[in-house]
Amino acid sequence: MWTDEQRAIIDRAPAPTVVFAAPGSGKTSVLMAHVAMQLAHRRVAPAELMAVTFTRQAALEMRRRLGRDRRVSDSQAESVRIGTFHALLFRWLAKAGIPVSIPLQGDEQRALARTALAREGLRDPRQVREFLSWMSRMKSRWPPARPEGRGPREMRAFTRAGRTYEGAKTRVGRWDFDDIPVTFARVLEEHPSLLTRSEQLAYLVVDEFQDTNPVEWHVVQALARTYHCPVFVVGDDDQAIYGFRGASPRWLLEFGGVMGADAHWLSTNFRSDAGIVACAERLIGHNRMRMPKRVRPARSDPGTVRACTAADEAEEARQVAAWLEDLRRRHPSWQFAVMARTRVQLLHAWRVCREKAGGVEWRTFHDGKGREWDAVAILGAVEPNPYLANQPETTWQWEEERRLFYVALTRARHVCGIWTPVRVSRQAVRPIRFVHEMGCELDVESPGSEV
Ligand SMILES: Nc1ncnc2c1ncn2[C@@H]1O[C@H](COP(=O)(O)OP(=O)(O)OP(=O)(O)O)[C@@H](O)[C@H]1O
Repeated sequence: MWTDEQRAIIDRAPAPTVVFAAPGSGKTSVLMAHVAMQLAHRRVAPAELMAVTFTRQAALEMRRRLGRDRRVSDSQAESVRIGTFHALLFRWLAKAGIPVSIPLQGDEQRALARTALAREGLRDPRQVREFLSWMSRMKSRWPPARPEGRGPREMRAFTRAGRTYEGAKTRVGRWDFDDIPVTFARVLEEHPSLLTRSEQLAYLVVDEFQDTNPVEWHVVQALARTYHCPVFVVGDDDQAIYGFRGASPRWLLEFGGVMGADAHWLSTNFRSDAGIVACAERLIGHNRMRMPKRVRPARSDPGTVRACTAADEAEEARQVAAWLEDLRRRHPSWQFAVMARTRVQLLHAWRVCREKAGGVEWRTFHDGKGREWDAVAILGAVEPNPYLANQPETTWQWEEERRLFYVALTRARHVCGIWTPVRVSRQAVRPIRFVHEMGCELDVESPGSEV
Protein backbone atom coordinates (compact mmCIF):
# COMPACT_ATOMS: atom_id res chain seq x y z
CA MET A 1 0.00 0.00 0.00
CA TRP A 2 2.77 2.47 0.86
CA THR A 3 4.75 4.17 -1.90
CA ASP A 4 8.57 4.03 -1.86
CA GLU A 5 8.63 7.65 -0.68
CA GLN A 6 6.32 6.85 2.22
CA ARG A 7 8.12 3.60 3.08
CA ALA A 8 11.52 5.33 3.30
CA ILE A 9 10.13 7.74 5.91
CA ILE A 10 8.25 5.12 7.91
CA ASP A 11 11.29 2.82 8.19
CA ARG A 12 13.76 5.48 9.36
CA ALA A 13 15.32 5.00 12.78
CA PRO A 14 14.94 8.01 15.12
CA ALA A 15 16.96 10.86 13.59
CA PRO A 16 16.48 14.57 12.95
CA THR A 17 14.09 14.59 9.98
CA VAL A 18 11.93 17.10 8.13
CA VAL A 19 9.21 15.87 5.78
CA PHE A 20 7.67 18.29 3.29
CA ALA A 21 4.26 16.85 2.54
CA ALA A 22 1.87 17.77 -0.26
CA PRO A 23 -1.88 18.06 0.44
CA GLY A 24 -3.55 14.65 0.46
CA SER A 25 -0.21 12.82 0.62
CA GLY A 26 -1.13 10.85 3.75
CA LYS A 27 1.20 12.69 6.09
CA THR A 28 -0.49 11.81 9.38
CA SER A 29 -0.76 8.14 8.36
CA VAL A 30 2.95 8.10 7.49
CA LEU A 31 3.90 9.89 10.71
CA MET A 32 1.95 7.45 12.88
CA ALA A 33 3.24 4.43 10.93
CA HIS A 34 6.74 5.76 11.64
CA VAL A 35 5.90 6.02 15.35
CA ALA A 36 4.47 2.48 15.33
CA MET A 37 7.65 1.23 13.67
CA GLN A 38 9.80 2.69 16.46
CA LEU A 39 7.66 1.00 19.10
CA ALA A 40 7.42 -2.34 17.27
CA HIS A 41 11.22 -2.50 16.93
CA ARG A 42 11.70 -1.26 20.51
CA ARG A 43 13.89 1.60 19.31
CA VAL A 44 12.22 4.00 21.76
CA ALA A 45 10.43 3.38 25.06
CA PRO A 46 6.77 4.37 24.59
CA ALA A 47 6.77 6.71 27.61
CA GLU A 48 9.78 8.55 26.14
CA LEU A 49 8.10 9.30 22.84
CA MET A 50 6.04 12.46 22.47
CA ALA A 51 3.85 13.09 19.40
CA VAL A 52 2.56 16.62 19.06
CA THR A 53 -0.02 18.27 16.87
CA PHE A 54 -2.13 21.44 16.93
CA THR A 55 -5.79 20.58 17.34
CA ARG A 56 -7.59 18.26 19.72
CA GLN A 57 -9.27 16.54 16.78
CA ALA A 58 -5.90 15.85 15.12
CA ALA A 59 -4.54 14.48 18.41
CA LEU A 60 -7.52 12.11 18.73
CA GLU A 61 -6.95 10.97 15.16
CA MET A 62 -3.27 10.25 15.91
CA ARG A 63 -4.24 8.26 19.00
CA ARG A 64 -6.84 6.32 17.01
CA ARG A 65 -4.36 5.42 14.26
CA LEU A 66 -1.74 4.23 16.70
CA GLY A 67 -4.35 2.17 18.58
CA ARG A 68 -5.37 0.48 15.32
CA ASP A 69 -1.80 -0.51 14.36
CA ARG A 70 -1.44 -4.22 14.99
CA ARG A 71 2.30 -4.01 15.58
CA VAL A 72 1.73 -1.91 18.68
CA SER A 73 0.31 -3.36 21.92
CA ASP A 74 -2.46 -1.51 23.78
CA SER A 75 -0.16 -0.70 26.68
CA GLN A 76 2.54 0.65 24.32
CA ALA A 77 -0.02 2.83 22.53
CA GLU A 78 -1.40 4.18 25.82
CA SER A 79 2.04 5.08 27.17
CA VAL A 80 2.97 7.32 24.23
CA ARG A 81 2.34 11.00 25.01
CA ILE A 82 0.08 12.25 22.20
CA GLY A 83 -1.64 15.62 22.25
CA THR A 84 -1.64 19.25 21.31
CA PHE A 85 1.37 21.36 22.28
CA HIS A 86 -0.79 23.11 24.84
CA ALA A 87 -2.22 19.99 26.48
CA LEU A 88 1.14 18.17 26.67
CA LEU A 89 3.12 21.11 28.02
CA PHE A 90 0.37 21.95 30.53
CA ARG A 91 0.35 18.37 31.88
CA TRP A 92 4.14 18.34 31.99
CA LEU A 93 4.24 21.58 34.02
CA ALA A 94 1.61 20.26 36.44
CA LYS A 95 3.46 16.95 36.84
CA ALA A 96 6.68 18.84 37.58
CA GLY A 97 4.89 20.67 40.40
CA ILE A 98 4.89 24.08 38.70
CA PRO A 99 1.77 26.07 39.72
CA VAL A 100 -0.59 26.12 36.74
CA SER A 101 -3.99 27.77 36.22
CA ILE A 102 -6.86 26.60 34.07
CA PRO A 103 -6.88 28.51 30.75
CA LEU A 104 -9.88 30.74 30.05
CA GLN A 105 -12.46 29.41 27.62
CA GLY A 106 -13.15 31.49 24.49
CA ASP A 107 -16.20 33.34 25.85
CA GLU A 108 -14.52 34.09 29.19
CA GLN A 109 -11.49 35.42 27.35
CA ARG A 110 -13.63 37.61 25.09
CA ALA A 111 -15.47 39.02 28.12
CA LEU A 112 -12.18 40.08 29.78
CA ALA A 113 -10.96 41.54 26.48
CA ARG A 114 -14.21 43.49 25.98
CA THR A 115 -13.93 45.07 29.42
CA ALA A 116 -10.25 45.94 28.91
CA LEU A 117 -10.95 47.50 25.48
CA ALA A 118 -13.99 49.43 26.75
CA ARG A 119 -11.70 51.21 29.23
CA GLU A 120 -9.79 52.51 26.20
CA GLY A 121 -13.02 53.59 24.50
CA LEU A 122 -12.79 50.73 21.95
CA ARG A 123 -16.29 49.21 21.69
CA ASP A 124 -16.50 47.73 18.18
CA PRO A 125 -17.04 43.93 18.64
CA ARG A 126 -14.61 43.26 15.75
CA GLN A 127 -11.86 44.87 17.81
CA VAL A 128 -12.20 42.12 20.42
CA ARG A 129 -11.14 39.47 17.92
CA GLU A 130 -8.41 41.71 16.54
CA PHE A 131 -7.12 42.50 20.00
CA LEU A 132 -7.01 38.86 21.08
CA SER A 133 -5.22 37.82 17.92
CA TRP A 134 -2.75 40.73 18.39
CA MET A 135 -2.15 39.63 22.02
CA SER A 136 -1.64 36.08 20.82
CA ARG A 137 0.95 37.20 18.25
CA MET A 138 2.76 39.32 20.84
CA LYS A 139 2.85 36.49 23.39
CA SER A 140 3.98 33.94 20.82
CA ARG A 141 7.25 35.79 20.21
CA TRP A 142 10.48 34.43 21.57
CA PRO A 143 12.46 35.93 23.14
CA PRO A 144 9.55 37.99 24.54
CA ALA A 145 9.65 41.52 23.16
CA ARG A 146 7.87 44.83 23.58
CA PRO A 147 4.50 45.01 21.81
CA GLU A 148 4.62 46.40 18.31
CA GLY A 149 2.74 46.62 15.02
CA ARG A 150 -0.52 48.38 13.99
CA GLY A 151 -0.95 52.16 13.90
CA PRO A 152 0.74 54.00 16.77
CA ARG A 153 -2.53 55.26 18.34
CA GLU A 154 -4.31 51.93 18.27
CA MET A 155 -1.16 50.14 19.38
CA ARG A 156 -0.93 52.30 22.48
CA ALA A 157 -4.58 51.57 23.26
CA PHE A 158 -4.05 47.83 22.65
CA THR A 159 -0.90 47.86 24.80
CA ARG A 160 -2.77 49.48 27.70
CA ALA A 161 -5.75 47.15 27.22
CA GLY A 162 -3.26 44.26 27.20
CA ARG A 163 -2.01 45.26 30.63
CA THR A 164 -5.59 45.55 31.95
CA TYR A 165 -6.43 42.14 30.46
CA GLU A 166 -3.36 40.48 32.03
CA GLY A 167 -4.17 42.09 35.38
CA ALA A 168 -7.77 40.84 35.21
CA LYS A 169 -6.52 37.31 34.45
CA THR A 170 -4.22 37.39 37.47
CA ARG A 171 -7.07 38.60 39.68
CA VAL A 172 -9.33 35.72 38.64
CA GLY A 173 -6.40 33.29 38.87
CA ARG A 174 -6.58 32.05 35.28
CA TRP A 175 -4.27 31.67 32.27
CA ASP A 176 -5.01 31.90 28.60
CA PHE A 177 -3.73 29.25 26.21
CA ASP A 178 -0.77 31.39 25.12
CA ASP A 179 0.55 31.38 28.70
CA ILE A 180 1.25 27.64 28.51
CA PRO A 181 4.16 27.51 26.00
CA VAL A 182 5.56 30.79 27.35
CA THR A 183 5.63 29.47 30.92
CA PHE A 184 7.08 26.16 29.77
CA ALA A 185 9.82 27.94 27.80
CA ARG A 186 10.72 30.05 30.87
CA VAL A 187 10.86 27.07 33.22
CA LEU A 188 12.90 25.05 30.72
CA GLU A 189 15.36 27.92 30.51
CA GLU A 190 15.58 28.80 34.20
CA HIS A 191 14.95 25.51 36.03
CA PRO A 192 15.28 22.69 33.48
CA SER A 193 15.81 20.06 36.18
CA LEU A 194 12.23 20.58 37.43
CA LEU A 195 11.01 19.38 34.07
CA THR A 196 13.66 16.73 33.34
CA ARG A 197 13.05 15.05 36.70
CA SER A 198 9.40 14.48 35.89
CA GLU A 199 9.53 13.24 32.26
CA GLN A 200 12.03 11.52 29.99
CA LEU A 201 12.16 12.29 26.29
CA ALA A 202 13.96 10.19 23.68
CA TYR A 203 12.06 11.12 20.51
CA LEU A 204 9.89 14.08 19.64
CA VAL A 205 7.64 14.00 16.58
CA VAL A 206 5.54 16.96 15.43
CA ASP A 207 2.75 16.91 12.84
CA GLU A 208 1.60 20.06 10.99
CA PHE A 209 4.87 21.74 11.88
CA GLN A 210 4.05 24.69 9.59
CA ASP A 211 1.62 25.83 12.30
CA THR A 212 4.35 26.36 14.91
CA ASN A 213 4.80 29.84 16.32
CA PRO A 214 8.15 31.24 17.54
CA VAL A 215 7.73 30.24 21.19
CA GLU A 216 6.72 26.69 20.24
CA TRP A 217 9.67 26.48 17.84
CA HIS A 218 11.89 27.64 20.70
CA VAL A 219 10.45 24.93 22.99
CA VAL A 220 11.14 22.26 20.34
CA GLN A 221 14.77 23.38 20.01
CA ALA A 222 15.24 23.67 23.78
CA LEU A 223 13.82 20.18 24.38
CA ALA A 224 16.10 18.72 21.69
CA ARG A 225 19.11 20.37 23.32
CA THR A 226 18.14 19.48 26.90
CA TYR A 227 17.42 15.81 26.19
CA HIS A 228 19.82 15.34 23.24
CA CYS A 229 16.85 13.84 21.46
CA PRO A 230 16.15 13.79 17.73
CA VAL A 231 13.11 15.66 16.42
CA PHE A 232 11.04 14.46 13.47
CA VAL A 233 8.63 16.96 11.89
CA VAL A 234 6.10 16.73 9.08
CA GLY A 235 4.41 19.72 7.51
CA ASP A 236 3.41 21.61 4.42
CA ASP A 237 4.74 25.16 4.24
CA ASP A 238 2.00 25.87 1.67
CA GLN A 239 -0.68 25.12 4.26
CA ALA A 240 0.58 27.49 6.98
CA ILE A 241 -2.58 29.46 7.83
CA TYR A 242 -2.22 30.51 11.45
CA GLY A 243 -0.36 33.77 10.91
CA PHE A 244 -2.93 35.47 13.18
CA ARG A 245 -1.46 33.61 16.14
CA GLY A 246 2.14 34.16 15.10
CA ALA A 247 2.69 30.94 13.13
CA SER A 248 4.88 31.08 10.05
CA PRO A 249 6.09 28.60 7.41
CA ARG A 250 9.56 30.00 8.15
CA TRP A 251 10.32 27.52 10.93
CA LEU A 252 9.56 24.54 8.72
CA LEU A 253 11.79 25.99 6.00
CA GLU A 254 14.59 26.61 8.51
CA PHE A 255 14.21 23.34 10.41
CA GLY A 256 16.66 21.29 8.30
CA GLY A 257 19.48 23.82 8.67
CA VAL A 258 18.96 24.54 12.37
CA MET A 259 18.49 20.92 13.46
CA GLY A 260 20.83 19.25 10.96
CA ALA A 261 17.86 17.22 9.71
CA ASP A 262 17.54 15.08 6.58
CA ALA A 263 14.80 16.30 4.26
CA HIS A 264 12.18 13.97 2.75
CA TRP A 265 9.24 14.67 0.48
CA LEU A 266 5.75 13.23 0.23
CA SER A 267 4.86 14.45 -3.21
CA THR A 268 1.93 12.29 -4.36
CA ASN A 269 -1.53 13.72 -3.79
CA PHE A 270 -3.91 10.75 -3.38
CA ARG A 271 -6.95 12.91 -2.80
CA SER A 272 -7.61 15.20 -5.73
CA ASP A 273 -8.12 14.64 -9.44
CA ALA A 274 -5.30 15.77 -11.74
CA GLY A 275 -6.99 19.01 -12.88
CA ILE A 276 -7.47 20.17 -9.30
CA VAL A 277 -3.85 19.40 -8.42
CA ALA A 278 -2.69 21.35 -11.51
CA CYS A 279 -4.80 24.42 -10.58
CA ALA A 280 -3.55 24.29 -6.99
CA GLU A 281 0.06 24.07 -8.21
CA ARG A 282 -0.34 27.10 -10.49
CA LEU A 283 -1.91 29.06 -7.66
CA ILE A 284 0.65 28.35 -4.95
CA GLY A 285 3.50 28.86 -7.42
CA HIS A 286 2.81 32.60 -6.97
CA ASN A 287 4.08 32.50 -3.38
CA ARG A 288 7.72 33.29 -2.76
CA MET A 289 8.19 32.11 0.81
CA ARG A 290 8.01 28.38 0.17
CA MET A 291 9.97 25.25 -0.57
CA PRO A 292 9.65 24.72 -4.34
CA LYS A 293 8.14 21.30 -4.94
CA ARG A 294 6.26 19.28 -7.53
CA VAL A 295 3.04 17.61 -6.47
CA ARG A 296 2.04 14.55 -8.50
CA PRO A 297 -1.60 13.49 -8.64
CA ALA A 298 -2.17 9.79 -8.04
CA ARG A 299 -5.38 9.95 -10.10
CA SER A 300 -5.47 10.65 -13.81
CA ASP A 301 -9.15 11.78 -13.87
CA PRO A 302 -9.25 15.43 -14.94
CA GLY A 303 -11.61 16.72 -12.21
CA THR A 304 -13.24 20.13 -12.46
CA VAL A 305 -12.37 23.56 -11.16
CA ARG A 306 -14.71 26.27 -12.34
CA ALA A 307 -15.24 29.87 -11.34
CA CYS A 308 -18.80 31.18 -11.57
CA THR A 309 -20.11 34.68 -11.25
CA ALA A 310 -23.35 35.95 -9.68
CA ALA A 311 -24.97 39.37 -9.28
CA ASP A 312 -24.87 39.31 -5.49
CA GLU A 313 -24.80 37.01 -2.48
CA ALA A 314 -28.46 36.03 -2.76
CA GLU A 315 -27.97 34.85 -6.33
CA GLU A 316 -24.73 33.17 -5.39
CA ALA A 317 -26.53 31.18 -2.67
CA ARG A 318 -29.33 30.16 -5.06
CA GLN A 319 -26.77 29.00 -7.63
CA VAL A 320 -24.83 27.02 -5.04
CA ALA A 321 -28.06 25.33 -3.87
CA ALA A 322 -28.90 24.35 -7.48
CA TRP A 323 -25.33 23.17 -8.08
CA LEU A 324 -25.39 20.98 -4.97
CA GLU A 325 -28.78 19.56 -5.88
CA ASP A 326 -27.64 18.68 -9.37
CA LEU A 327 -24.40 17.05 -8.24
CA ARG A 328 -26.20 15.09 -5.56
CA ARG A 329 -28.67 13.72 -8.09
CA ARG A 330 -25.83 12.54 -10.30
CA HIS A 331 -23.55 11.29 -7.48
CA PRO A 332 -25.74 10.16 -4.56
CA SER A 333 -22.80 8.82 -2.55
CA TRP A 334 -20.70 12.01 -2.71
CA GLN A 335 -19.86 14.19 0.26
CA PHE A 336 -20.13 17.97 -0.07
CA ALA A 337 -18.80 21.06 1.63
CA VAL A 338 -19.46 24.76 1.23
CA MET A 339 -16.47 26.84 2.25
CA ALA A 340 -15.80 30.55 2.72
CA ARG A 341 -13.14 32.80 4.15
CA THR A 342 -15.37 34.03 7.00
CA ARG A 343 -18.20 32.60 9.10
CA VAL A 344 -20.56 35.48 8.18
CA GLN A 345 -20.34 34.59 4.49
CA LEU A 346 -21.30 31.00 5.29
CA LEU A 347 -24.21 32.13 7.42
CA HIS A 348 -25.71 34.27 4.64
CA ALA A 349 -25.58 31.40 2.17
CA TRP A 350 -26.76 28.83 4.69
CA ARG A 351 -29.96 30.82 5.33
CA VAL A 352 -30.83 30.61 1.62
CA CYS A 353 -29.64 27.04 0.96
CA ARG A 354 -30.42 25.14 4.14
CA GLU A 355 -33.52 23.37 2.84
CA LYS A 356 -31.91 22.17 -0.35
CA ALA A 357 -28.47 21.55 1.11
CA GLY A 358 -29.10 19.10 3.94
CA GLY A 359 -26.11 16.91 4.75
CA VAL A 360 -23.66 19.47 3.39
CA GLU A 361 -20.83 20.60 5.68
CA TRP A 362 -20.28 24.34 6.13
CA ARG A 363 -16.67 25.26 6.86
CA THR A 364 -14.44 28.29 6.97
CA PHE A 365 -11.11 27.85 5.16
CA HIS A 366 -9.44 27.57 8.56
CA ASP A 367 -11.62 24.82 9.93
CA GLY A 368 -11.75 22.83 6.71
CA LYS A 369 -8.05 22.08 7.12
CA GLY A 370 -7.19 18.37 7.25
CA ARG A 371 -10.58 17.36 5.77
CA GLU A 372 -11.68 16.21 2.30
CA TRP A 373 -14.94 16.10 0.28
CA ASP A 374 -15.89 14.98 -3.23
CA ALA A 375 -17.19 18.41 -4.18
CA VAL A 376 -16.42 21.76 -2.61
CA ALA A 377 -18.12 25.11 -3.28
CA ILE A 378 -16.04 28.17 -2.40
CA LEU A 379 -18.17 31.26 -1.74
CA GLY A 380 -17.35 34.95 -2.00
CA ALA A 381 -13.97 34.63 -3.72
CA VAL A 382 -13.66 38.38 -4.18
CA GLU A 383 -11.43 41.30 -3.40
CA PRO A 384 -11.79 43.37 -1.42
CA ASN A 385 -13.69 41.01 0.86
CA PRO A 386 -16.01 43.31 2.85
CA TYR A 387 -16.25 40.76 5.66
CA LEU A 388 -12.54 40.79 6.48
CA ALA A 389 -11.62 43.18 9.30
CA ASN A 390 -8.24 43.77 7.64
CA GLN A 391 -7.75 43.54 3.89
CA PRO A 392 -4.48 41.90 2.84
CA GLU A 393 -2.01 44.56 1.71
CA THR A 394 1.57 43.39 2.02
CA THR A 395 3.14 40.51 0.09
CA TRP A 396 3.29 38.57 3.35
CA GLN A 397 -0.47 39.02 3.92
CA TRP A 398 -1.32 38.08 0.34
CA GLU A 399 0.82 34.95 0.64
CA GLU A 400 -1.12 33.92 3.76
CA GLU A 401 -4.43 34.53 1.91
CA ARG A 402 -3.15 32.47 -1.02
CA ARG A 403 -2.25 29.60 1.30
CA LEU A 404 -5.76 29.76 2.78
CA PHE A 405 -7.29 29.55 -0.69
CA TYR A 406 -4.91 26.69 -1.53
CA VAL A 407 -6.08 24.79 1.57
CA ALA A 408 -9.73 25.26 0.51
CA LEU A 409 -9.10 24.19 -3.09
CA THR A 410 -7.11 21.09 -2.11
CA ARG A 411 -10.00 19.78 0.06
CA ALA A 412 -11.85 18.75 -3.15
CA ARG A 413 -11.55 15.24 -4.57
CA HIS A 414 -13.36 15.75 -7.88
CA VAL A 415 -15.12 19.10 -8.23
CA CYS A 416 -14.47 22.60 -6.97
CA GLY A 417 -16.86 25.46 -7.83
CA ILE A 418 -15.65 28.96 -7.01
CA TRP A 419 -18.15 31.83 -6.74
CA THR A 420 -17.22 35.44 -7.42
CA PRO A 421 -20.30 37.69 -6.91
CA VAL A 422 -20.18 41.16 -8.43
CA ARG A 423 -21.59 42.82 -5.30
CA VAL A 424 -20.95 41.68 -1.74
CA SER A 425 -22.44 43.37 1.30
CA ARG A 426 -23.74 46.04 -1.13
CA GLN A 427 -20.21 46.84 -2.24
CA ALA A 428 -18.85 46.44 -5.78
CA VAL A 429 -16.05 43.85 -5.74
CA ARG A 430 -14.01 41.91 -8.28
CA PRO A 431 -12.94 38.26 -8.55
CA ILE A 432 -10.07 37.52 -6.24
CA ARG A 433 -6.71 37.50 -8.09
CA PHE A 434 -6.29 33.77 -7.34
CA VAL A 435 -8.94 32.86 -9.93
CA HIS A 436 -6.74 34.28 -12.65
CA GLU A 437 -3.57 32.85 -11.11
CA MET A 438 -5.04 29.34 -11.17
CA GLY A 439 -5.69 29.70 -14.88
CA CYS A 440 -9.40 29.29 -14.26
CA GLU A 441 -11.95 30.64 -16.75
CA LEU A 442 -14.76 32.79 -15.37
CA ASP A 443 -18.03 31.14 -16.34
CA VAL A 444 -20.59 33.94 -16.64
CA GLU A 445 -23.47 31.79 -17.86
CA SER A 446 -24.95 28.75 -16.17
CA PRO A 447 -22.66 27.51 -13.44
CA GLY A 448 -24.76 24.64 -12.15
CA SER A 449 -25.67 22.27 -14.89
CA GLU A 450 -22.40 21.69 -16.73
CA VAL A 451 -20.03 21.20 -13.85
N1 LIG B 1 -0.11 4.96 -0.34
C1 LIG B 1 -1.38 5.35 -0.48
N2 LIG B 1 -2.19 4.77 -1.39
C2 LIG B 1 -3.47 5.15 -1.56
N3 LIG B 1 -4.06 6.13 -0.83
C3 LIG B 1 -3.32 6.74 0.09
C4 LIG B 1 -1.94 6.40 0.33
N4 LIG B 1 -1.47 7.20 1.31
C5 LIG B 1 -2.49 8.02 1.66
N5 LIG B 1 -3.60 7.74 0.93
C6 LIG B 1 -4.92 8.41 1.02
O1 LIG B 1 -4.74 9.78 0.69
C7 LIG B 1 -5.78 10.57 1.31
C8 LIG B 1 -5.17 11.76 1.96
O2 LIG B 1 -4.53 11.38 3.16
P1 LIG B 1 -4.46 12.37 4.42
O3 LIG B 1 -5.81 12.97 4.65
O4 LIG B 1 -3.78 11.65 5.52
O5 LIG B 1 -3.52 13.45 3.80
P2 LIG B 1 -2.80 14.68 4.43
O6 LIG B 1 -1.42 14.62 3.91
O7 LIG B 1 -3.00 14.74 5.91
O8 LIG B 1 -3.59 15.83 3.72
P3 LIG B 1 -3.78 17.39 4.02
O9 LIG B 1 -2.44 17.94 4.42
O10 LIG B 1 -4.21 17.95 2.71
O11 LIG B 1 -4.84 17.52 5.05
C9 LIG B 1 -6.50 9.65 2.28
O12 LIG B 1 -7.74 9.29 1.72
C10 LIG B 1 -5.53 8.47 2.42
O13 LIG B 1 -6.20 7.25 2.70
